[in-house]
Amino acid sequence: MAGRKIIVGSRDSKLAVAQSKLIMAQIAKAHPELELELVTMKTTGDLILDKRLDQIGGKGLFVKELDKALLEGRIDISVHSLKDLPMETSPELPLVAFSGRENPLDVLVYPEGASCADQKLPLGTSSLRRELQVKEIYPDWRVESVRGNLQTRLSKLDSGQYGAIILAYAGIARLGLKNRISRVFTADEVIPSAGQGIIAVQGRAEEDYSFLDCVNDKNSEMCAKAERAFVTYLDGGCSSPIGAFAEISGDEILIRGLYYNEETKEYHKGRETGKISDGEMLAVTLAKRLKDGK
Ligand SMILES: NCc1[nH]cc(CCC(=O)O)c1CC(=O)O
Repeated sequence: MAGRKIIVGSRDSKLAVAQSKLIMAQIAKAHPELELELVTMKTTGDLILDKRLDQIGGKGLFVKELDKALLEGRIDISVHSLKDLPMETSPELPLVAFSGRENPLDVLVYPEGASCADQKLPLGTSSLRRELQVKEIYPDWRVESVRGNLQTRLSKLDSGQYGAIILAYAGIARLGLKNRISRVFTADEVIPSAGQGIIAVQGRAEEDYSFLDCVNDKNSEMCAKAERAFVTYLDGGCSSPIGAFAEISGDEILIRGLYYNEETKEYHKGRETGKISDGEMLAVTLAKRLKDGK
């Protein structure tokens, strides 16, 4: 297929573009015969910055515009942070590759140059999942929402509005800002969001995406599917606080989950281990158990 051109769609944030370029570089290396072009667009989630994500409501705030472009054939694939993708993707727009996983954990970031956090200033996060879990570590630290893309959040932090903010390790690392990480929470302290650290490629049904074999990471795919099965069982959109994190070691998969009961306002954490091929089933078993309060 000499000379075939692949148009890659991405959000226009720095992180989204960095991630798209990473995927494009992998494709270019394995398929020098393909021509690649990047097209970026703004999404609803990028445009509404004065509300917490669960207050805007709706699912797929960061993907709708790209879905439309994909369906209309204006782009051939779209590249997303897997954790921003809704659980139910339409059969017309399947996930066709999962990247190798960057560090999936959540981290604390202090203002530029600070060697500790001023806990009189608020702790910034817009994620109820992060807020609930971090409250166990810092019970007296007041939490306040911080929205915007990574760049925006870091500049709000550095301008003195927050004592620290919580971010995903993966995003900071992919922007080349690892030196900004002040503390890495363990997976037991803060169970990450399903798909955190994995880049997903979305395509159109019935097209040939064999050129993405060089991108897909089997372990990422297995973990992603288990984590998303956990969230799907609990019917969580991007607005409800749910954590799901799977890890593969040897021939075993370990899945950690966090379930939040909207009525009692309590959360429950647990884990299951078993055969890698049973990942999705183990995730559902864990989800059921946590929901039943066992
Ligand atoms: N919600 C925004 C978002 N989507 C993906 C990442 C980071 C990269 C990743 O988790 O794969 C971030 C930033 C953050 O949560 O700190």
